[in-house]
Amino acid sequence: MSDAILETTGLTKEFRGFVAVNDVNLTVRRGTIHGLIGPNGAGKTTCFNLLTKFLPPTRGTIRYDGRDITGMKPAEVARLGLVRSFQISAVFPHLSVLENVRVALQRERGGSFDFWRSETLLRRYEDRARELLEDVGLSAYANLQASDLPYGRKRALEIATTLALDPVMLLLDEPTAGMTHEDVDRVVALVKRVAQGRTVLLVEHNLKVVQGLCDTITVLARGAVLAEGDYAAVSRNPDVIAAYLGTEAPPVEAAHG
Ligand SMILES: Nc1ncnc2c1ncn2[C@@H]1O[C@H](COP(=O)(O)OP(=O)(O)OP(=O)(O)O)[C@@H](O)[C@H]1O
Repeated sequence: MSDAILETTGLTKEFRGFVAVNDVNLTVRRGTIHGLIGPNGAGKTTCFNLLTKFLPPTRGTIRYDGRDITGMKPAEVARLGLVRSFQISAVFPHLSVLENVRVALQRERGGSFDFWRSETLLRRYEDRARELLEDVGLSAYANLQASDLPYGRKRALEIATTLALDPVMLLLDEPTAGMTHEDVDRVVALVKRVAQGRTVLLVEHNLKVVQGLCDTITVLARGAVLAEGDYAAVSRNPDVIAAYLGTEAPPVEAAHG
C-alpha cells in the first residue's frame, strides 16, 4: 500500500482567466492529519472543492488510494471512502440529533428517498447512531431537536453524520469556524479522536488549531504552494511570515503565544 492516500499533480483552477489554484502538487500521507492553510483568498476553499469534486479542475489530476478520481462525481468518491464533512445547513433542523445520524446511516446504505417514511427501517440504525453520538460526545443531546443544539455542538453532529458514511479519509472545511475557545478545544479533541485509523485533511484559519492537530501543513498563497512541513517548520519560514504579515495572526505569534 502506498504511503500517499491523496495526491494531486499540477492541480489548477481558473475562473475566467483568474488562477485561483495554481499548479498544486499535494501529497497527503495515509493516517496523518494534514492542514491546508493560507491567508484570505489563498485558494484554500477552491482547492478543497476540487479535492471533494465539487468543482472540476481546469488542469491537473487527483489520485485517491491509487485511482484517478479527477473525473468522478462527489458521490462516487464518497463511496470510495473520501468524504467531505457536511455543511451545518445539511443537518435537518427539525429532526432530533439522533434522527439526524440515523438518516445519515440510512443514506450511506443507499436507501431510497422513501426512507423517512419508514420508522421501522430507521430504528435498525438506532444502535449504530447512538454509538456515533457517543463517539462525538453528543449522547446527552440525542433527543434534542438539532436546531436547539448550541453552535459548537452542531459541528460535532455534522461530524457524526459524516462518520456515518464510514470515511477512510475525511475532508473538513474550517471545523472550528465561528467558535468560542471552549468549543474550539472540544472540536480539536474530537478531530484527534475521529482521526484515529483515518486520514484527515482540513482547511483551517485558526493557526492554533493547526498547530495542535496537524502532522503536515501545506501553506497556500495566491493559489500556489508556498511551503510545506510540520508547524514548527512552516511557522519559521520567512515566505510564510511575509505572506501572513498584515493579517490577523502571523504564524510566529501563534507558535509562541
Ligand atoms: N466561483 C468563483 N469565481 C471567481 N473567482 C473565484 C470563485 N471562487 C473563488 N474565486 C477567487 O479565487 C480566489 C481564492 O478563493 P478561495 O475562496 O479559494 O480562497 P480561500 O483561501 O479559501 O480564502 P478565505 O480564507 O478568504 O476563505 C479568490 O480571489 C476568490 O475571489
